[in-house]
Amino acid sequence: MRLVILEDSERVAEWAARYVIKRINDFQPGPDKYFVLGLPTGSTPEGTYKKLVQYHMAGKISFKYVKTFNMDEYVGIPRDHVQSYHTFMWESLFKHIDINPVNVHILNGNAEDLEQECLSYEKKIVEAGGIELFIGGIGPDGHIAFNEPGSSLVSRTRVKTLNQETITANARFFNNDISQVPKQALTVGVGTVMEAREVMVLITGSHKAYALHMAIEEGVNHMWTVSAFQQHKRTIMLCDEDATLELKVKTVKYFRSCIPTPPCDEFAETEFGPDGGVPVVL
Ligand SMILES: N[C@@H]1[C@@H](O)[C@H](O)[C@@H](COP(=O)(O)O)O[C@@H]1O
Repeated sequence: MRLVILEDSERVAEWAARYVIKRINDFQPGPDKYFVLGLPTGSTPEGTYKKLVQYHMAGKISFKYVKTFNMDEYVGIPRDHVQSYHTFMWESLFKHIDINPVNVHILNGNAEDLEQECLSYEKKIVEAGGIELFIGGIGPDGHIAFNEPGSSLVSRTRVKTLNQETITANARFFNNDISQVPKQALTVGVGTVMEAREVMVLITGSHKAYALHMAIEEGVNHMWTVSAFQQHKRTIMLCDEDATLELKVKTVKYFRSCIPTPPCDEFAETEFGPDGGVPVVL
């Protein structure tokens, strides 16, 4: 596992976007070789999506041969609801890039048979050849996707009941009215994400600092489901300084010393070089 610490959320967005672009371009996707990308929702990845759109418009990246699988979706709100994850993904990313809509996969929280929907999602991931890079975000309680505290660390895509902390955290998207927040969601499991060949988790803000501490400084723990990724062969935890507030000084020093992260100011202005402008971290 690597921890990449950048100054602020803007730098995190830039770095994450460049990393995605580099991975896709290095993969050299084509009609017989799609790059399979796992994607999160939430406010954390918004900046990354904005950068991806900008770089797409600047001709740095094409999504023509990319297939995507989203992490999760609420149960029971219309697909075109302003807060559905379908709407979020189309508005933030998909409608601005050259991805073929048939290659976009988002769980259907209105399926007649939700269990069947989850099983078929897992099947589609396998049929696509598995996920090359899964980007994730976490809640302040350390949940990844909607794998709430107490979820099995070998869980697969399934229906989850949201816990009170998540409902409260997400109320800000529903007019701060808890009663409007869906109480259930479909989500990939921790096991589903663990099978991705690489995982990059975005963590920004001091409200995620304790979760980052539990994710990387304590043991693997089903009450902090993101901690499972300590046991993944290729995990990058990408965070800003605010998110490191609960980490030990020695943890921060260690990870800073082993990653050739360029100074942030320079990085913000770095042109795409032969390595995509992204420091090699693994
Ligand atoms: N299901 C989503 C998660 O996938 C997301 O990571 C989390 C954090 O969201 P934010 O980035 O807005 O803090 O929110 C929800 O719970």
